[in-house]
Parts: sequence; C-alpha cells; structure tokens
Amino acid sequence: MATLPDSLSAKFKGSFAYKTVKDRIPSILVKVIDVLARSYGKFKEDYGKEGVEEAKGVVGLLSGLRNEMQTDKPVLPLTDSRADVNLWNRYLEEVRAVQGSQPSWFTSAWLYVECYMYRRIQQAFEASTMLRTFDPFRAQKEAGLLNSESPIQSLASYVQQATQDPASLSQQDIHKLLNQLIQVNLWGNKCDLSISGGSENYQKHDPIQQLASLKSFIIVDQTDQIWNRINQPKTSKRVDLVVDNAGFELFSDLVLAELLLTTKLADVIHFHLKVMPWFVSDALRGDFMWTLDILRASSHAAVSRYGNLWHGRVKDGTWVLHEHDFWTCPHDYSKMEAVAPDLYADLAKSHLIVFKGDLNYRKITGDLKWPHTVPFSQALRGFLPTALCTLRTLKADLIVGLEEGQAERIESEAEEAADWMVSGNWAVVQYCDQL
Ligand SMILES: O=P(O)(O)OC[C@@]1(O)O[C@H](CO)[C@@H](O)[C@@H]1O
Ligand SMILES: [Mn+2]
Repeated sequence: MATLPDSLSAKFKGSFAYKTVKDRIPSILVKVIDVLARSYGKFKEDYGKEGVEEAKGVVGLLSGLRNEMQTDKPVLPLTDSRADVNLWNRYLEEVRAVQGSQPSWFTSAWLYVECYMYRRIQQAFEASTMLRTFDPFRAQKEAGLLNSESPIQSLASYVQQATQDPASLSQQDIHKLLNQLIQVNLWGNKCDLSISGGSENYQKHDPIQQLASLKSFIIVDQTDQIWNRINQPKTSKRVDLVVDNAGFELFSDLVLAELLLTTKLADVIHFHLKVMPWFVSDALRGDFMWTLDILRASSHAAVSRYGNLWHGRVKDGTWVLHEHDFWTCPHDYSKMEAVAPDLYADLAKSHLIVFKGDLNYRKITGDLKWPHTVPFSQALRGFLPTALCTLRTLKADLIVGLEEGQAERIESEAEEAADWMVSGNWAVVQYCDQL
C-alpha cells in the first residue's frame, strides 16, 4: 500500500485545524457552558435544587475539558458507561502506538481530537442523572429551522407544484427536478453551526432562485453519474442518506427523499442519524422528529402537507431511521468494515448512499493531506459498501478529485481566495461506484 499522506492536524501552525483547535472548538465549548449557566433557572424548575447542582457539576467538567484543550494536555481515556467507551479507548491506544507519544490536542489528528471533544461533552452529561439526555445544541438547532421558514415555504410550494401530477412528469422533467434538488440540498450544507462557531447561520435566500448564481461554485459536479445510477432499473431501490445538520439542511434532505419516492426513482429511504449531540448542528433522531412536528404544525399548506406525509412515511416504513455508534466514533470510514461490519453490511444493501456535508467528507477521505488532484476513488482507501456520493460545501482545507491547475485557478480568480477551502462558498458533488 503506497504510503498515505499525513493527517490534518493542529500540529501544522496556521492550518485550519490549528485555528479550529486553538480558537473555534474552545469557543463552542464556552457556548455550551453558557447555555447551561443560563438554564439554571429552568433546571431548578424542572428538577429542583439537585438539578442545578448537577448542571454546575457538568459546567465544572466542561471547564476542565477546556483547560485540557487550551494547555494541550494528553487525550484521556473515557470513563462513562456508554457502549462505545471501549472502542474510543482502544482507538486512543492505537493512536499512542502510531504517534509514539502521548496523544494530545495540538499533536494528534484534527479529526480525532475534534470528535473526541464532542464525545467528552457527552461524557460530562453522562456524569449526571437528570441531564444525561440534555442536548446543549437543541435550542440553536430549533432556531435554525424556525428562522428558515421562508425558504422552507418557497421550497415546499415549488416541489409540491412541480410534482402535483407525478404520472405526467417526463424523464426530462424528473431529471431537471432532481438536478435542482441535489443543488438545493448541496447548498443547504453551508448552514452548519460548527463552522459558524455556534452563532446564527441560517438559510436566507430562496433556495431555487439562488441556484443559477451558485452553479459556478460547484467545482466538481458528478450529478450526472448520480442520475445514471439512480435511474438504473432495479426491483427494489433503497437510497441511504447519511444526514448532517438539522434545520434547513435536514428539510432539504427530506424534500430530496420525497422526490425520489414520488418519482419512483427509489422505493425506500434510510436515514442515518447521530446518537449524541455532535458538531453543534448534526441531527439526532429527536431532531428529525421535532422537525416533522414543526412542519405538521405549520400554517403554510404545502409545508404542513409534507409534514403529515412524512410523519406517515416514518410510520409506514418507506422512511427508515437508523442510529449507530459508528457515526460518532473517531474512526474514518475506511475502518467501517472492520469496526462496524453490521453497519457496512447494511449499507451494502443500498442502491446509493448520499453522504452529506464536510465532516462526512473528511471521514470518507480520512482527513489526510491529499494532493488536490488525487482521484476521489483513491481517497476512499477501500471504503465502498455500494455506489456512493458526497454533497459537500468546503469547510476544511481538504479536497480531492480536482483537475491539474484547478485549485490554482480558483485561488487566483476567487475574491476571497484565502479561505476558499473553508468558507463554505465552494462545493463538490462527487460520486464513486468502483475503486
Ligand atoms: O459536517 P458539516 O456540518 O458540513 O461541517 C462540519 C464543520 O463545520 O465542522 C468542522 C470544523 O469545526 C469541519 O468539518 C466543518 O467545518
Ligand atoms: Mn454537521
């Protein structure tokens, strides 16, 4: 096996990893502490004095975590009773062996320490009894959806109108609509709360109207390969969505899923959700369900119609929700078959897996310092349960599958050239069905 590039890491000063570990994730941690401190009154109401004491205990643990991070202390083994503890602690041993020194925040792989931070936040909550399932990011995720009301309404109206008589749609109509909704879905990924450090980052523009102006920012576009794959005749067609952020992005995932079923391009959709609060805005099962509740309660006819239709789909099994610990573990996806063979085998039953967003892209490609022109298929390093694609806005200094000279052209032409790889303003649609 050819030697692999180094991992992105905060050991590289000036890198986005360095800025993230030095500034961005500590500030996310401070925001979690702030949410807790501002909720003491609510905890007292809900759980009495001991609830407040527990919250103060969690704040103490998180303050300690922040100090560990900012003084580059060693990564510590996990000690709570979640089922993934042994996996995380084995991983720590593997990193220690490979690194030949104590894994720590500014010396180890960025992907590892950033995932570890969110797992340590969960450990702080696991130490309490009443706050164990408290999601410190829930309020921000709900605000994200509630503040996207107008793009949600315009998208719901547009899709409802376009698919009111599915039998009358030509292949060409369906192709055009799928292209549009893949792009809406792709740009929905700009609005994540980790890149924004937890501050507001809402979808503001009309999702369909904005597509033309954004098209040139899609620097690799293999949508046609997705179309060819999804159009292949097959008895039962399952499509899996490994979703990313709650809010408008999740709504755009649901709209894309609905289009696939309404046009009979697929007959069942599987969604993969996180099992704990993750990268601020990533969607848990609870986020998926309250999103449906908010849509159902909408005064907008098309929105509430979709909310009710989708509530029914979860009940009738045409939409299947999954949760697996693997999605919130430190491993990149090349290790899935070995570490989570059940998940890998289940994904292999799918006709197409759609991976959403930047963290998934980092885990698919291993978060390594690849040359930009290395083929996407090579960066998978053997991970291919079935045909897969990634819809990702660039929010980390990692990209593969570019043509020779393409990165240089972007850097010379872009207004905000300096941060073109981390601003979320550029995007890729990449596909692979053979290694
Ligand atoms: O996966 P997403 O929601 O598209 O993005 C996650 C993210 O915002 O968090 C990390 C930086 O903190 C990067 O992977 C990326 O910038
Ligand atoms: Mn995310």
